[in-house]
Amino acid sequence: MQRIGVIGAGAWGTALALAATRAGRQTTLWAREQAVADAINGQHENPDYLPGLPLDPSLRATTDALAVLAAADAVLLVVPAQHLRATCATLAPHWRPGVPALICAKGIEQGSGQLMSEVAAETLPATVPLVALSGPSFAAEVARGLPTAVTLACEDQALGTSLLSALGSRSFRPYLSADLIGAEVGGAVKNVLAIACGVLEGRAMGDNARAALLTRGLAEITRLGVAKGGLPGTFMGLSGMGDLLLTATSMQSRNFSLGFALGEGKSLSAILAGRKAVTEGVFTAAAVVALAEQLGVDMPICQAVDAILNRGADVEQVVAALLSRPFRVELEH
Ligand SMILES: NC(=O)c1ccc[n+]([C@@H]2O[C@H](COP(=O)([O-])OP(=O)(O)OC[C@H]3O[C@@H](n4cnc5c(N)ncnc54)[C@H](O)[C@@H]3O)[C@@H](O)[C@H]2O)c1
Ligand SMILES: O=P(O)(O)OC[C@H](O)CO
Repeated sequence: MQRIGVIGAGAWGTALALAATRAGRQTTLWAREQAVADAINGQHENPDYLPGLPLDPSLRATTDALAVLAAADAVLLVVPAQHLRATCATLAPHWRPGVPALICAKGIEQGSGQLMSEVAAETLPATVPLVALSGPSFAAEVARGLPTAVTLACEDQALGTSLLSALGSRSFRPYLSADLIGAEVGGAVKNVLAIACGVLEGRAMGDNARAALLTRGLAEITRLGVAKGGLPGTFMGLSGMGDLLLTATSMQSRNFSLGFALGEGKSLSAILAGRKAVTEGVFTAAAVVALAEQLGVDMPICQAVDAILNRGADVEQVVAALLSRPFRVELEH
C-alpha cells in the first residue's frame, strides 16, 4: 500500500490526496480539467476547488486516469455520486485484480436507487475489493491538517487494517468498520437532512427545532439503513450521527448553506447558478425518497426536502405539513 491513486481532484479528492501524502504515501491525483492538474503541479494549489490552501509539492496531478490506475496499490474514487458509474466504466477494463477501490462519494444514484458500492460492484470487475470512506470531514479542514476522524468500512478486515495504516496519520484518523451499507446510507442521507436543517435555520425556527430535526433525521437514516441491511450501531458512529451533526449544523456545508438560502426565500435555480461545487443532497433527495418507498420506510423529512427541491412545493407549506403530522410513539424498540 505504498502508492495511492485518487480519481477526482475536486475539494475532497485533493484533500484526501494531501492526507495520503501526509501519511507518507506516494500519491497521484487524476483531475478532469487540465487547468486543475497544471495548477496543482505548477502552483501547488487547486484554485478551482480548494482555493487558498497550499498543497504538498510532492503531490502530482495528471489528466491521464489510466496512468493513475496503473501506478496505484489502492484507488480512492472521489467523483460526484452521479458520475461514479461512468467513471468506473472507463476504468474497469484496466483495473488490476486485488487493487481496492475506496468509494469516497456520498450519495445514492438517481434512477437505479443504488448505493455507491452497488454501482461500483456492477461496473468494476468482481476481483476489486470495495471499501467505503465516510464520516464528518470538511475537505478544507482536512487539507489544513486539522484533526479529523472518519469511518473506513471494509468487509475484509485484514485489508481494512492495511488501509488504516496506509491512510492514517495524527491528523487524519480512520476507524475500521465492517458495515459498508450502513456507512454509505449515513453519508448519503445526511446530505438531504442537512438541507432540511439549513431551511430551518434560514427561517430562524430556533434551537429546539434544530435538535428535534437532527434527532428525527437520525431516526430516518437508521430506519432506511437497517432496511437496506446496515447494522443499527453504525448509525451512532462517525458515518452516521457524526456526519449528520457536522453537516447539518455548519455553514461550511454546501448542503446546509443551500438549505439556509432556501429558507431565506431564495430560489433553487438562483442558488445553484451561484455555485460550482457539487451539492449532493440536491441529487440524492429524490433517490432517497424512491428507495424509502420501495423498502416501505417512512422518511417524512427527506420527503419534505424532495418536495421543495423537485416538486416546486412551497417551503412554508411543507414546514406546516411536517408540524401537523399525527403524534406518535418516539422509538420503535
Ligand atoms: N468537499 C467535502 O468536504 C467532501 C467531504 C466528504 C465527502 N465529499 C464527497 O466527495 C464527492 C466529491 O465532492 P467534492 O467536494 O470533491 O466536489 P467538488 O464540488 O469540489 O468538485 C466537483 C468534482 O466533480 C468533478 N466532475 C464534474 N463533472 C464530472 C464528470 N462528468 N465526471 C467525473 N467527475 C466530474 C470535477 O472535476 C471536480 O473534481 C461528493 O460525493 C461529496 O459528497 C466531499
Ligand atoms: O459540504 P457538504 O455538505 O457536501 O458536506 C461535506 C462532507 O460530506 C461533510 O462530512
